[in-house]
Amino acid sequence: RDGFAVFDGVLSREQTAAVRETAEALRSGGAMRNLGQDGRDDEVLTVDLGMLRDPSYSGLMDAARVLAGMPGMLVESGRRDECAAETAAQFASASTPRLLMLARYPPSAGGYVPHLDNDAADPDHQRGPVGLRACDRVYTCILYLQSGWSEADDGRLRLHRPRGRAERGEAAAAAVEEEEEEGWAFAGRDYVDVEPVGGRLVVFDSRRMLHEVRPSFAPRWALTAWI
Ligand SMILES: O=C(O)CCC(=O)C(=O)O
Ligand SMILES: [Fe+2]
Repeated sequence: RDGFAVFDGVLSREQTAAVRETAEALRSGGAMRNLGQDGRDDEVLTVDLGMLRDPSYSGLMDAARVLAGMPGMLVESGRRDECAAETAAQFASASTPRLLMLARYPPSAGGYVPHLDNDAADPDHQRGPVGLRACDRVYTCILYLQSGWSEADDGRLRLHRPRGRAERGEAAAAAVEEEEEEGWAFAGRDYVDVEPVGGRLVVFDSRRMLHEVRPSFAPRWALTAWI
């Protein structure tokens, strides 16, 4: 309903540390690059699921398994939980990822300006192979790989309230009112900050959820799938 969900302890501390060690080794081997895109400071590595057989990538397996299992998890949830038919249909439209993105934000206040991951206004929206284009993204799934997190590290993921009352129109106004009364995530606020704690998985609507990475003062690792 809010356009996002947070799941904690998806990987244990030990699993998270092991995945991050593999990620650090890949970086030390020179595998990560800054893309030179304005507004983002991360270094990234695109990981094809087939590459996980390679011993230098196989340590990412636990994290990759969680992300690859997300479409099935959403379909299951659409079936089991009480959600609107429209939501269940959107859950079912998510596809199995073929690629994952490993990202590291530098501790020198590295961040990413507010953006949508599937933005119809982006000139590159429909570029690339079918299934891997920005316009194919339904949900963004991000698994954080830090060993814990502290206030001073910051690097929070800031999720902006999807659409205001005005844009949602009269028909949705009642729903917004109910939302505000029940104290859901965005009630009365314009954004929610999610701390990038290791082992935490965040899932959000790639088309609706404007988001940003606040400046990070510790190395900030994540593995992302667009499904
Ligand atoms: O790592 C995050 O919390 C978000 C990164 C992001 O927005 C992106 O890579 O598109
Ligand atoms: Fe993003």
